[in-house]
Amino acid sequence: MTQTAETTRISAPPSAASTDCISLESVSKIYGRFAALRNITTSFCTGSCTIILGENGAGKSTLLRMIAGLITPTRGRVTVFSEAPHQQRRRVAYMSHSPMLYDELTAMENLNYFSSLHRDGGCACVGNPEMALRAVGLDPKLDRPVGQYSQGMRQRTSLARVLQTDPEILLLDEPFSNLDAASARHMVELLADFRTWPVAPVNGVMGARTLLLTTHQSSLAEPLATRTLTMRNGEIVDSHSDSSTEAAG
Ligand SMILES: Nc1ncnc2c1ncn2[C@@H]1O[C@H](COP(=O)(O)OP(=O)(O)OP(=O)(O)O)[C@@H](O)[C@H]1O
Repeated sequence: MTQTAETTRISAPPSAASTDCISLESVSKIYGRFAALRNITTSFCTGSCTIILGENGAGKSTLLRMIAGLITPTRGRVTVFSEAPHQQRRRVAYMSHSPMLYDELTAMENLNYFSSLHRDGGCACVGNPEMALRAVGLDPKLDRPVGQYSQGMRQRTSLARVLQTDPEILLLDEPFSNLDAASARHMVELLADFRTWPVAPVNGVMGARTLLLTTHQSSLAEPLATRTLTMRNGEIVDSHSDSSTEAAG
């Protein structure tokens, strides 16, 4: 696994099936009397990279968490690889905007712990925390606890944590928040690289890595995007696709 030298627009691998891996049909999420998501119908193409934009409270995190199977719709239906999200958790990774790491452990200890919760096989990083840390540019031998890391280092440790599960679908909530310009660019390069990782065929169909990320910094993620989706008040109010890679959603 190497870092890409540049972050020009990256298309889905030609072998990737132009099928949808995520589908939402008339999905709403209601908290009390408040609708965090309102009647959303959309789908996400295998191999695509979608940037989800929107003001605070628009429903972006709720959408990602629902696709990750962490919350369920109040109404409507979400499917991931044609099944309920919780049935496909092994193929999906979600990175929250708050790093879910143990501050008192080193990066290596964190990854070792989380890797023990996941399967073996798949990409070279799986079950290999050292390789995952090197992939994100961190020294696996660093013996300081994560609590002493800079924000950028914590973000990269979080990314290594989810990458080592070899996800086909990667859901990232605000991956650039609190990063300086250089660290954010590095994060974009890492994600561009992730999109090129091969996926083992499933039922004879060649796979591809699918990425969904929320951000308030659209210009940073733009080189990665095959689709840009804007949310407001729990609804999708705009969706632009790169027509060379996928149909408009
Ligand atoms: N568990 C919950 N209980 C009640 N309301 C919730 C819950 N989770 C989210 N909400 C509300 O749903 C709305 C959408 O929240 P969400 O976190 O999805 O927004 P967001 O677009 O990700 O915002 P931000 O950019 O600030 O992260 C917000 O008004 C939020 O307060």
